[in-house]
Amino acid sequence: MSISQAEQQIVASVPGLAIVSSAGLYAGAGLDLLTIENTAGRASIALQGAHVVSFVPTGEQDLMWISPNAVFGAGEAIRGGIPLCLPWFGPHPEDESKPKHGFARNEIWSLVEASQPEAGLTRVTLELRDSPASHALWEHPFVYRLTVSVGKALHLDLSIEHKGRTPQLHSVALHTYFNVGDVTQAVIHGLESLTYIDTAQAGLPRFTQQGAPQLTGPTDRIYLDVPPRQEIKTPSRTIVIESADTHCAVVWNAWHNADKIADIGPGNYVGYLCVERGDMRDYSPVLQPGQTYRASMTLSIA
Ligand SMILES: O=P(O)(O)OC[C@H]1O[C@H](O)[C@H](O)[C@@H](O)[C@@H]1O
Repeated sequence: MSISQAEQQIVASVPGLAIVSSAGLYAGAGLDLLTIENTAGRASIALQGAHVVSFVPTGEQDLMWISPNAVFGAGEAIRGGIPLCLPWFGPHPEDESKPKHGFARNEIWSLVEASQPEAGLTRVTLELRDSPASHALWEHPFVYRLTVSVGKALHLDLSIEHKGRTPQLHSVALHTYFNVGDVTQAVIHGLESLTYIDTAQAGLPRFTQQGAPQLTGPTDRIYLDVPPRQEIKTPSRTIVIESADTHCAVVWNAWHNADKIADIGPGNYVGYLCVERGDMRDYSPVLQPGQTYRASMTLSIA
């Protein structure tokens, strides 16, 4: 573990917080996990990537899916939970040799604040600042902050402060893998009649969504002008996704293509459904020097 004294003090100051190693819990060499527990729920966040890997409201099943083949190792993106894709989503717009989905999910974030504003609600803030490692991929200085509130619902508040000297295009996703049991039985409400970009097809054609999407094969779509609320209905529960300040939702499941993705593996696609709120493509924000962009999302069980 490479936890600073300041982080240890923050953890010690709030009941129900701990930092533990993932070694033994998941495959791989192990990462530091911030664990949060109160009367309303519990969550785990890997400091690498400020990556939420688990959220369990009391009495419920985990809302997050983690691949049975996920690897928890230094610099490796974790397959499942909520990877933060920034400062670009998907391939880098000009240089495809750069890592997909930016670098924030691969870097170690710092715990900078924690509080318990009321019983059953715990709030933590993690921060990533530019460094020699980030400068190799992204020349601009920045401060990224993620505040996670854990209670009956999970609330994420991401801020991106662009400290560069020139306006800069960004794209962002809160790339959430939901634990749906059987993806073939999950129906997404709140995307009906919207335009989507089919990113699985060459030329990125656009279509209009007919009815509520229920996946039947490999799917990779960016829905545009998304209303604030979606619901994923499965035979056993309804997961609610709320985000009033983002404009897009990516819907992704690799289906049989996951046979070739080592950290998913044959057959395991069935357990997850990604509905990723964020801003990309038509809605990629251009941040001015000193400007701060925000994206928030709340997840709960109806
Ligand atoms: O394998 P990753 O880099 O984590 O990306 C996983 C997936 O993320 C998003 O959902 C993209 O739309 C997909 O095209 C991509 O395959």
